[in-house]
Amino acid sequence: MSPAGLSRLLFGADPKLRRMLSYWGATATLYSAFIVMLLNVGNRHLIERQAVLGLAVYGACGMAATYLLVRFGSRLGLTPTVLAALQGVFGISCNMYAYSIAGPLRGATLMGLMVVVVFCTFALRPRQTLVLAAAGLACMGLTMWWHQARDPVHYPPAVEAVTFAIMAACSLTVTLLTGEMTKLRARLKAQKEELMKAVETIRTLATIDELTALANRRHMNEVLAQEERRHVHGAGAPDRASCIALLDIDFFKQINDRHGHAAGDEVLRGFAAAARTELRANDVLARWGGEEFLLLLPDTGEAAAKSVVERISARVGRLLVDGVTEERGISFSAGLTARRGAEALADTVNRADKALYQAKSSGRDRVVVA
Ligand SMILES: Nc1nc2c(ncn2[C@@H]2O[C@H](COP(=O)(O)OP(=O)(O)OP(=O)(O)O)[C@@H](O)[C@H]2O)c(=O)[nH]1
Repeated sequence: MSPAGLSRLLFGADPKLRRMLSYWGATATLYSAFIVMLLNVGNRHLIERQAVLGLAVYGACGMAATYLLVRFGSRLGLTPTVLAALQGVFGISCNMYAYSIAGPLRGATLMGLMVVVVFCTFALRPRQTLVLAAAGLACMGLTMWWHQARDPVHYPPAVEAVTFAIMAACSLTVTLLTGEMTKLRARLKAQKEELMKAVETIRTLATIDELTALANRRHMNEVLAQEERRHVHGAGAPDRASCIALLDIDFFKQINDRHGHAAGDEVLRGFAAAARTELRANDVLARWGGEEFLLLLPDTGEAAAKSVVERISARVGRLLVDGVTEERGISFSAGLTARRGAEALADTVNRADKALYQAKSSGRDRVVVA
């Protein structure tokens, strides 16, 4: 099996699961280091080696069980909160075990409680972390109380009481601070989401013409540049050039003057909607300026392109716009041309512009092919 396959088998493919298992890995490493240190001390007869081995077995079984729970928890319907709580409870029990066998070193084992709390903040809400920390304190308090009642010589009650008070103060402070951190993380996440939405809106506004919802001139220039690159890399159909048409609504000033600017806007919207219905998915129509539109028809021969523009013309001729009663109807003139060889598309656009000028000067409502 490849290393990637093994990693997928052990840690799954879901990034959330992989993150949870990486936290599990960090705690497992910490437990192992801690047990190795205790074994080392055990070798020097400061604490019972047999008891440390018992803790090692308990820790290893618990870590294996928590790994399986996290790895396959979603199939068992266990939420991240339940998994974190289970790991927290296991961590507390390890702490109680370690405190009970660590003899003169037992004070050092109390640090483990803070680590349990800090790890759980990644999955628990501040209040849940507080409950877990309180449960941890209660369990440790009971363990200390039981030892001082059973063996007051080795566990002097005053020492145990002071140790507990210091641990309670530290644990509470850590819990409150991690709670603040959790709130901060939640706020950052919300801000990030808002920012993503704003970026999406800006991206839309930068590419779309607000009035007609067509591509705007800026975006069309990018599309033209892409089209040039596509042909340079040989992705375009070699036997069919792309065509460019410039479409300009006729007597638009008159429509504005007679029926008002709002009605003129309505005509622009109607024109855009009508034209769009006649286009294929990869044709691009953009508002080039005012009442002028640029149409790019990739991999389309001149004859096919002309029939597309004529179909648009027929549809626009049937347009009914509220408040606009033009006897001659709504029409446009168009200049159409095919790209010649590898010429710059700016040159193709210029030729289409000249053809449009001819269409206007020869009576309007027609397509001139250059
Ligand atoms: N309502 C509206 N009018 C606009 C908009 N942009 C440009 N115009 C108007 O469009 C008109 C264009 O007028 P002209 O360039 O003389 O063109 P025309 O009247 O269509 O004449 P021909 O093109 O020669 O047929 C101007 O009056 C502009 O103010 C817009 O977004 N909304």
